[in-house]
Amino acid sequence: MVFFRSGKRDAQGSETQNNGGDSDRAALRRVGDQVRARLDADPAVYRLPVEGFELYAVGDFFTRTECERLIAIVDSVARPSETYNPGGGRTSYSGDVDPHDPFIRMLQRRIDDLVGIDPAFGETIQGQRYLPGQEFKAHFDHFRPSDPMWEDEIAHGGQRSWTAMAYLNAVEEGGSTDFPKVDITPGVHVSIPPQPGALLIWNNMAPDGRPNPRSLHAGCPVIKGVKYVLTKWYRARPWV
Ligand SMILES: O=C(O)CCC(=O)C(=O)O
Ligand SMILES: [Fe+2]
Repeated sequence: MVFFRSGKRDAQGSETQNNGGDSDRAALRRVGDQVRARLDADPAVYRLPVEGFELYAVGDFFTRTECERLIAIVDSVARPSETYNPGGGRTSYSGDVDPHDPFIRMLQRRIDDLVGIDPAFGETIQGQRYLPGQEFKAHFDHFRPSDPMWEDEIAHGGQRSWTAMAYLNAVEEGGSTDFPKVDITPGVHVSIPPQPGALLIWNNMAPDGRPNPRSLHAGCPVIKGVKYVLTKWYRARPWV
């Protein structure tokens, strides 16, 4: 798993280090319930009709102008992901956007507002750019005890709950986001092609607050064109 942060943390928090993240379960269940209720009640939000996984979409969440501006920002922050996570399955370029930029703050507020999660629980938005041949292999956004950073992450905001991900452009060929363990019709898994300005929102936890194995997903290789996305992850507790 790959993760980046801006420098808003220190080395404390050891009292939560050895609980394996189990103490987050109630909070993860609660945030699951809250966000589900909010999104279900929002007529602009579409829930994909799939079993055992909470996956929502909003078309045109960002305007064309916002997408263009965001693409320029991603170009300015993107660095090879492999530098930070050798062999980790992510060959795109990525980086944190400036959380203090007023334009980013405005967009961040809009995402926080849509999902209804306390902004303090949200990580800094991350931008990614995929060139032909680049991909983000099947992975979980949530942490697992086998991750080298598990103890540290659990001490600094805990487990990841929801993911919000926006496409900033259309890709000529390839680059879909696939959920190989979630069928849209029997035997056919969910595969979402990039659609400029569209936002996807999914819960990495099951309704009981435990990691959902069906949240496995991949950014498929771009074949032709360039793919730009933004990702925002939310934690069980304030991200510090
Ligand atoms: O690029 C995609 O389609 C998926 C990105 C992703 O999974 C992530 O940023 O965690
Ligand atoms: Fe992901």
